Amino acid sequence: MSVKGNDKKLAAEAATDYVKDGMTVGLGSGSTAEWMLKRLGALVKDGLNIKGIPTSVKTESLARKHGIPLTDFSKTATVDLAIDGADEIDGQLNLLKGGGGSLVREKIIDAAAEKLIIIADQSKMVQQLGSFPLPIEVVPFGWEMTKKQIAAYGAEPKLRKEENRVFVSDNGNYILDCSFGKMVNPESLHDTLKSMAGVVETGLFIGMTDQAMIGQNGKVEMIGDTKKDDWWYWRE
Ligand SMILES: O=C(CO)[C@H](O)[C@H](O)COP(=O)(O)O
Repeated sequence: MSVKGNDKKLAAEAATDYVKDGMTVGLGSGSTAEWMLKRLGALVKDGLNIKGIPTSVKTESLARKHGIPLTDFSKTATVDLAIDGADEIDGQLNLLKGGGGSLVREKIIDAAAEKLIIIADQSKMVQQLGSFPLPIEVVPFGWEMTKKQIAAYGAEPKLRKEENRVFVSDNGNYILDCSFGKMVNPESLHDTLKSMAGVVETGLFIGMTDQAMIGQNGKVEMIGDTKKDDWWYWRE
């Protein structure tokens, strides 16, 4: 496993320390979250009693493979904890997400959670969001017009493709990857984009994260949640 892969694994496993018996847990998407699913599956096998709410169809099938019992919003009103990955994390723990195209379900579940823990390796930490193109989920109808509107706001939107086919999200929508460059005010950018007709959601997750577990060189740094006495520590 690469050093980066190991750091993702360590961060993911550290976050599972916060999963307790009886919890409903939001299950994030992406390669870092996959480590979390694997670990949760092992804990469930050892008797941990939880229910997961998956943030993507892929996560749902991985969770089933690892034997994690699942639920959905028709059966539960609360999410005690969500654990999810990110493409960029700034110093205020604002996030840029959606590299895997699961931003809508991720935002619904992460926003519903009592506590959101983000897991990543150090390469995701940035001074300012925006080096990674911002994923924006748009309705297929009239997407060319939505793209024009976004472009007029200073981005270069590219329709996401996978193996030469248009990428379709779990919700049946398209994704425009938009290079805005470094963002001075991600919150107002998100608000502006959300107000455009045809935009379903953006990958900007502002003020939602409680803690970030960041793997670096074989250790995990925990950032955030200043209310807790353990707000800054290294985990071997
Ligand atoms: O937002 C996401 C998917 O929509 C992922 O959480 C994000 O892309 C991070 O992925 P990885 O852990 O593979 O680096």
